[in-house]
Amino acid sequence: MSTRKASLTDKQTKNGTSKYVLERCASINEYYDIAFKVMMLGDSAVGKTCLLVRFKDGAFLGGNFIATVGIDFRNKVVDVDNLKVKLQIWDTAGQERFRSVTHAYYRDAQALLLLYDITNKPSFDNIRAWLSEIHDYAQKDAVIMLLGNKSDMAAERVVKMEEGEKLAKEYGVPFMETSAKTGVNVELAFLAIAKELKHRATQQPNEPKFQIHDYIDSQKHKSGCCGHM
Ligand SMILES: Nc1nc2c(ncn2[C@@H]2O[C@H](COP(=O)(O)OP(=O)(O)OP(=O)(O)O)[C@@H](O)[C@H]2O)c(=O)[nH]1
Repeated sequence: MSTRKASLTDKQTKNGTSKYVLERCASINEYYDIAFKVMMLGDSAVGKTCLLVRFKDGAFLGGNFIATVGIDFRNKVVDVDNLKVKLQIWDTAGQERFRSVTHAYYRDAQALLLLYDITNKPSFDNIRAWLSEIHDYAQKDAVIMLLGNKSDMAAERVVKMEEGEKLAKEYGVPFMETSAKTGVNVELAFLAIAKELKHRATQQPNEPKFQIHDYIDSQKHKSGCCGHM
């Protein structure tokens, strides 16, 4: 793990408002202007590790399922409006026995990606319990996104897309269906999170607020893809 601190420093302007100062950081293999922590949550086997590997390496981890033990992380730097945004993404174990370990990390996360598996009803039914854990342990203003993963498995689907949409609407969080196998919406999910976090951190008072729901909608329509929200 890099021991360097994020390159974002918070200074007070003359009129007392908070102003973020960006300093370019460099190391041998990564450049970034600003860094955020993102956490992946959801039941065991919903595809958290696979989604992260798809985003980071563009590959699908098929074959035997190996459950995550405790917590692991990977970094990826993405470009957002000419800034290099580093996402440090924490991949947590979904198994119940690791919960006390992972709870300790919630408060550091600026964003949480909450996954269920569209072919596994209990993983969807548990989303409310996960949201309650997020409420108990995470920062109050953390960005939350709900993802219905394994959208490639149409024949085995047991959770309708409308059910995911309805639940997300109830909690006021963005939603889309993803597939770590085909890559559908994976980049979009992480990029939307990166944009939201970057805008929150650097937003000037006169700038219009970034609307994550609108962004996701516009990108889906651009790609001509089929109702992922
Ligand atoms: N068809 C399909 N299979 C997937 C997808 N994502 C994950 N899988 C499979 O689902 C299984 C579980 O994936 P993981 O990514 O290891 O699940 P996890 O949520 O990280 O599980 P824990 O580490 O126990 O929390 C593996 O066999 C994957 O190959 C997907 O989008 N489509």
